[in-house]
Amino acid sequence: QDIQVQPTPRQITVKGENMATPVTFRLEGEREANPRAVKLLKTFLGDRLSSKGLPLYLGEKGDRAVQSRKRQIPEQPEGYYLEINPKGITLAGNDERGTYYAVRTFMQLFRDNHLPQVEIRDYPDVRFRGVVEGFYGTPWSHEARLRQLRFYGENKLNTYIYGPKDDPYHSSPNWRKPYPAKDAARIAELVKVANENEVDFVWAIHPGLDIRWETSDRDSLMAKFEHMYDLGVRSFAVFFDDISGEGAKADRQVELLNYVDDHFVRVKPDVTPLIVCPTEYNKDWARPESGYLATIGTKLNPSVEVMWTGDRVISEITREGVEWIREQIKRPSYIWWNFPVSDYVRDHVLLGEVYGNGKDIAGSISGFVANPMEWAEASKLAIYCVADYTWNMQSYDRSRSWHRAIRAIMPENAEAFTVFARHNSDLGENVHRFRREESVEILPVAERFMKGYQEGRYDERDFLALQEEFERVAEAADLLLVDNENEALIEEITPWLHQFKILGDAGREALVMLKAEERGDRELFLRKYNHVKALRKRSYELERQFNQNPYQPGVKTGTTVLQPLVLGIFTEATERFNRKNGMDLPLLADYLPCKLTTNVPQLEHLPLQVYPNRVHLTPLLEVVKWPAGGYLQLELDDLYRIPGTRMNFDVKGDLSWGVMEVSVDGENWQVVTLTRDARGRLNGKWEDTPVKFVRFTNSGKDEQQVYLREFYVVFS
Ligand SMILES: CCCCNC1=N[C@@H]2[C@@H](O)[C@H](O)[C@@H](CO)O[C@@H]2S1
Repeated sequence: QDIQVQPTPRQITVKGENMATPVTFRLEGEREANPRAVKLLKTFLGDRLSSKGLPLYLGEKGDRAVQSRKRQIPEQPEGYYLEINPKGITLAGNDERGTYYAVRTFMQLFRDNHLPQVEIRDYPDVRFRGVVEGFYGTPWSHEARLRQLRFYGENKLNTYIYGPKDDPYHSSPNWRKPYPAKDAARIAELVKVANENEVDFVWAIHPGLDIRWETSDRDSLMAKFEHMYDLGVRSFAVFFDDISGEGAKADRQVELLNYVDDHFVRVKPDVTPLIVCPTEYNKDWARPESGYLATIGTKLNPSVEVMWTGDRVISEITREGVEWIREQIKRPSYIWWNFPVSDYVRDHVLLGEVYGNGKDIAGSISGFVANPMEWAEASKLAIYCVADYTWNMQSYDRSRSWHRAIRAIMPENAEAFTVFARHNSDLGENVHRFRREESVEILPVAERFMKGYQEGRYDERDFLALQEEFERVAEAADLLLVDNENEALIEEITPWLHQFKILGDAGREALVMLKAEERGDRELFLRKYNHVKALRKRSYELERQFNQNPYQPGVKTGTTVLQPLVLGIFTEATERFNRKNGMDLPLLADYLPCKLTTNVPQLEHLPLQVYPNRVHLTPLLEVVKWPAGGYLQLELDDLYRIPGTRMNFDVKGDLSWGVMEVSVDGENWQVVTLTRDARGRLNGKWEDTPVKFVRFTNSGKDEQQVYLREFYVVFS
């Protein structure tokens, strides 16, 4: 029979027909076994527990209750042996966590009326598996974190790293200070719930923005770790990512890390290995000449785990990539995988499959933690799949895992959520150029149909398939908007559900427009034309109402296939109608094109946010290395005055290296006077003759390291 266990066990042997589930179980071994496993099992079995009934042997290797099965238990960390047969049940761990996992598997096999007769030998591929709350944006709420920890217990994930960039007590300015009482109590509660779910709660500190390499700051960091230890934290990390200047020096970092390792981590009896985020944390940024990674590799205590995001900030993890970094840091890397994090594409939700990582990397990594979206519940889809992948890579099946994840998260509306997730998985154009598949099933139909429509003949079956898809989109949105099985999830994705409903309606109406135009039914065409334009306007209003953030404000859905399809059908049908009826109905408004050219590598693919009278550069979260002579140029589509430009590089020091110029023809340039305001932002304007080009150049002789917090041009 098809036995489904999450994550997929390494070895299941069916030993016979299903057996009737005993009415009661006699638990053996509870005094010696892992107390968290005992508690979980007793809670699960409830009144089925009695001094009579089928014996259930629970314990770790070496415990008396599971002595007879000792040789069957895998010797890998967190491994377990599970046996169910009419003579008895054995749940035996190689260690305490293994026993806990055996109980978790047993709970999935349990049915009120039958149990499978099986033997399972199981253990994880990757030592440390889980999530790093390491994104920019609104940190998860306390309740969301508690739900996450329970979810990790259910999915055999053993690590949660607390490192939200926007928590001032994790990062600057308050990393030196203890948490206020209320926050401290919440951390203590998280640690407690983490322990109950056999999850290591790793508390990370991010001191690099303003750390001074003196004993006072070293002592501050030690004191903060002691404070966290008193709250129950037993796992610690130091993040040196996304910083520049003093804090980025390798030998200083190593000196501090080794000190913390020697005088804190290794002197405490129960603290797990220290984890560090290096400043050069991906291959794209690694500078062999800087010797940074070499210093880490040769001087950092071997017991310290070193995190790595792969070949780029956002990248798929390959065998070649992890073997390269292993050479550099002289130890397996601890992967920080930047998916499904969306803090650089905040108008998108990423609900697609987890794919692209090698299945042959287990031997070269010590950990694999996913950096999620600020939408905690929505992130569970990917986290579920990461749990399956990191536990048993060889058997990982991206589609099977994704469908199971949907059923686990939205059992009552799995179908609707599948439709929604299929069309909300790609990121759109983004600075990291990381893309994901989207609308995979309907894509060939959409392409074939649009080609046929433009060439004057399409297959009616394709038309009907698209009509069906848009109907399912509209249905799914409404079903999910009223779903109450996971209200926290629906609350997170509601803006996207409203947008999704509009998309479904617009798609259906555009198809009616198409038929009306073909039949020459002017009245119907005009009705549907107006309806689609109204839907488009509502969509824009949603964009300005929800999810307003300084990076990618708004709410995007179906951006890779369905939205372009609706626009394509609408445009083609309207153009035909205009030609046949000598009319000039306007097409859908899309703001003016504006072209960015630059020779600054990190800005090459920077998307622009274009509004009726403003162009925004998407701000960057990482440090931008702006070379001498590096320029960034905007070309507008016409001549405009520039009533205002604003740049915020978050630089305290000298900015005289920066020059802004405007031009009519891209050849002759005039300098724009820039003034620096109280917040360190550069403001300028150009009220003279209208211009077409605006550019900003590092006219100094040195590379500048800045943050691109804000850069926009207003024109009129
Ligand atoms: C080696 C691990 C260090 C990774 N540090 C990172 N910091 C940033 C994160 O806060 C962001 O969420 C992530 C995605 O934008 O990019 C980078 S990845």
